Amino acid sequence: MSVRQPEVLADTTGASHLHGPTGGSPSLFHREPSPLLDSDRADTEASNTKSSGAVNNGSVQKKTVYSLGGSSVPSIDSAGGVSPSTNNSDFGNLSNLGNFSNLANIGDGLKSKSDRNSSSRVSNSSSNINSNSNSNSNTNSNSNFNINSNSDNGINKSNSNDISNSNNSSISNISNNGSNTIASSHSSQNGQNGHTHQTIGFSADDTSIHNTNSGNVNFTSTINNRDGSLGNNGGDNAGDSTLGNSQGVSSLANNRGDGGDSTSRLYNSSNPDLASDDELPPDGSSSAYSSSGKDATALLYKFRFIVLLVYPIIIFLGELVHISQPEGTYFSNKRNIFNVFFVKRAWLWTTLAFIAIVVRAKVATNSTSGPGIKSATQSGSILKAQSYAGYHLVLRYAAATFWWVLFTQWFFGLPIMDRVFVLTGGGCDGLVEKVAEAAMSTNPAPGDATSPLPPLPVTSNSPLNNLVSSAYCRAHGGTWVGGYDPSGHTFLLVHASLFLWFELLPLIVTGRATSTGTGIGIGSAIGTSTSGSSSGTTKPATTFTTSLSVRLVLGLLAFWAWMVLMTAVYFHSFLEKLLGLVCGYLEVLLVYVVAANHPQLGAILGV
Ligand SMILES: CCCCCCCCCCCCCCCC(=O)SCCNC(=O)CCNC(=O)[C@H](O)C(C)(C)COP(=O)(O)O
Ligand SMILES: Nc1ncnc2c1ncn2[C@@H]1O[C@H](COP(=O)(O)O)[C@@H](OP(=O)(O)O)[C@H]1O
Repeated sequence: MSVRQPEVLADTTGASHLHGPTGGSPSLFHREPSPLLDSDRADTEASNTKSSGAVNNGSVQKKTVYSLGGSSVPSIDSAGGVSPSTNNSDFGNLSNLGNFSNLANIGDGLKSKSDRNSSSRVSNSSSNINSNSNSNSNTNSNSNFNINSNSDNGINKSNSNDISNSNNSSISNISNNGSNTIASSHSSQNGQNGHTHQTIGFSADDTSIHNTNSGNVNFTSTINNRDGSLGNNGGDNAGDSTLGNSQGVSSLANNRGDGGDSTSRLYNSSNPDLASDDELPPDGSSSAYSSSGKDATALLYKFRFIVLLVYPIIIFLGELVHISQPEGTYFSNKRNIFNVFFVKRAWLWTTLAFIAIVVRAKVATNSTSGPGIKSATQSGSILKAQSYAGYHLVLRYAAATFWWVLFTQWFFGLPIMDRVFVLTGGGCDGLVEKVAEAAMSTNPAPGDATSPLPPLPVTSNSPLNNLVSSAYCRAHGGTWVGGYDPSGHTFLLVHASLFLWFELLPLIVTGRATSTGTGIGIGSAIGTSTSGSSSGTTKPATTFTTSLSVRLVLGLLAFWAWMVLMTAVYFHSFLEKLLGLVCGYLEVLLVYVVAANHPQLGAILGV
């Protein structure tokens, strides 16, 4: 375990010490201690000297202890620090006003030595550390460990531990493998804002964090472990709480005081239990997420990876056919019904498909997991979830729609795809002549509202030729020629498909794409499904019970993929399709990958 900051261990009386098995511990979570502490120096080699004890009451500035012979070291008091020390037996009480460093205790079941990447090391089987100073970086290996700290800490440790932290200090970057309780209280003083960010990752067993905040404290707490609870009790605070558990019983309680705006998210494999008291004003949000754990996460990432690979493959395969100049088919006709009725209205169909996904998510949520239970994903030991809360969905839809509009419809005038075309020398050919023809045939007065086109100067050199959009040009008989014309079809179909996939996949891997909510659509691929069951039991998924709405969305996705292929086979140059493809990836990657890995953006978008 490594603790950043405190190097000196102090009990509540102010004396620094480590508690050995016989030492009384003021630790909140006392466990049998046998200590080790450190400092940054390694100026002495371990020797075979036996030592039955060492006392340094301050006259000696530094005490070096060697004990390899099996005798115990009952106690050490040092004012100046205890440095490179090896003890084959137990340490008793180590009190130190200076720094400990590289204390390796081979007694009491200790196995760990000191060759780690940390400026400070504590290795033993059971320890208490009381610390009230800064600049500590400790590593602790082995079992029971208590830390009481009044300052910032970075803690890495193994096995069972209790940590309590108080006085405006923060505990951060804690990774741990055992059963743990972390109690942390924060208060702001003199009107100053406190800020705490806690990220705690555990790979095993029960872990709890309880934060008690008063005053203006902004806290962000995250726990990732297997079983555990996170409780934040706020004063006038704002903060986000995220609890991610891959299995077992978990609960998250978030209680806000006045003015807070908190988001609480609980990700859990089973038995999620979320309590949130949002008193004033009700602008925070709380939700619990249930996933089928690592399997679901791995599956989700696998699916995402495959989906991201599919469209470039389609474009490349289509291009192979394209360069062989295939015979025309129904699909090579621009007027084919699929193109005219579906692709040309693709965002409408995509919107409908998205609504179907939303409805599916809501139905699954209400029928399987109770209010607030959504879907979850997991990333390695770090759990993540995609929120299906209303405003998250609206924001993600708005972002996708916005990008579609900018690229194909309007970007402060011509859309991006047309600007690329014009900037690379393209323009609308024949439009002016068409206008002239229209003018000659109907002889409308200039500005006549009945004119099919706005009045245009009848000159083939008109700069207008470069200023109309591709849509306007084609719709009025012109030809979009020259330049580099990014494929709008490729862009739109790929963008829409990725958006739908990234909204749908979390539902699929967590079993919420199924009509009953009790089986996972592709359940056989992962073997089990929790489906948000409140019982927490896992159920084997044996049937493909994907709901009708989800099947319709999958059907639309298959159709979109086919139309991408047709575009690749019959239309555009390779580079034009490539640009459409790349732009089709941008928004989805930004939202579901980049923002998802950014705490604030991720919280806003629910990814
Ligand atoms: C609980 C919260 C739920 C949140 C759900 C949000 C739902 C919001 C509903 C809002 C309803 C708005 C519906 C809007 C639907 C539309 O978009 S209608 C417009 C449809 N138009 C298109 O799809 C046009 C697509 N075509 C093009 O973009 C281009 O033609 C092209 C395909 C790029 C090709 O261009 P060319 O010029 O032909 O090359
Ligand atoms: N899969 C497909 N099926 C039919 N037409 C397609 C198509 N992909 C592209 N097109 C047509 O090719 C032209 C260029 O498309 P885009 O730039 O959007 O990729 C458009 O012509 P029109 O605008 O004359 O309809 C479009 O309809």
